[in-house]
Amino acid sequence: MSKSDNIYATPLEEVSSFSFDHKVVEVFPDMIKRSVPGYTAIIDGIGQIAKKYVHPNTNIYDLGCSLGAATLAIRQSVNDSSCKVIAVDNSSAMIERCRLIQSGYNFDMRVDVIEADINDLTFENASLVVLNFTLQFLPRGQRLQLLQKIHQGLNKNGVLVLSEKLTMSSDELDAHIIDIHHDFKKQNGYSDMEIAQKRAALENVLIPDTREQHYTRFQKSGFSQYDTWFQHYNFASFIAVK
Ligand SMILES: C[S@@+](CC[C@H](N)C(=O)[O-])C[C@H]1O[C@@H](n2cnc3c(N)ncnc32)[C@H](O)[C@@H]1O
Ligand SMILES: O=C(O)C(=O)C[C@]1(C(=O)O)C=C[C@@H](O)C=C1
Repeated sequence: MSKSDNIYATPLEEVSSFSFDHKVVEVFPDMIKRSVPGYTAIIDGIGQIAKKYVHPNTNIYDLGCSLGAATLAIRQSVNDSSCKVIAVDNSSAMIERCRLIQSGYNFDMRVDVIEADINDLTFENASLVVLNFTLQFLPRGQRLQLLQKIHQGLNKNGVLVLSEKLTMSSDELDAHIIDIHHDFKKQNGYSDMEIAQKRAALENVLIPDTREQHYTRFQKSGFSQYDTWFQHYNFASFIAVK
């Protein structure tokens, strides 16, 4: 069981930018479940999507894997020894803990846990690529190129699963949905101060796009079909097929 998240529970003189450091690693499973509506359903859904789209002798990429929750769901649901998951994150603290967690499971499906910037990867023979709440942390200028590289590395009919926090289509709706998301956090035990300090820490770090921006990017990257397979408030997951 992971420790409960109280990182922003005391008033901070200055809120520094959010980073995936040792402190966050310690509380991450608790933090993400209490912060992202539908997180567990999305992880389960990624396992089901993998069952449908992963073919023998192919690679699966989990980009910005954190502790490898999506990787575990895929290993568990597909568990084919001819396939390999490549789980990548650029936080050394996350990667160290992810290796420990993944080595505790004895599945037939192998996993390589790699510390790297996902912009520096080349993708090959991929049946499934997962970006589960990762693209939103990349500068906007890097996003299209990454999706183009992913599209290139996917096999025919291979899929990208992209989960993101969204900006709503109008300012008013966006403000209201953000309030509703903050109520969700309150229901999960976060105080107003914790919510406000986390919001300040994520400013200019987590930069959400609209659904339209994501759809345009899928199209520009060459994906032939794409849609939203999950949404809870302003958190959505898309599926895009090569
Ligand atoms: C919200 S977490 C992802 C959660 C995880 N995918 C899951 O399903 O539990 C975002 C992760 O992306 C990683 N990340 C952000 N930018 C990255 C980059 N350029 N290269 C690799 N990893 C990156 C962070 O270190 C962090 O672990
Ligand atoms: O948007 C927020 O308020 C969040 O806390 C979201 C979010 C995310 O989507 O990745 C941000 C950082 C943490 O990794 C957990 C959740």
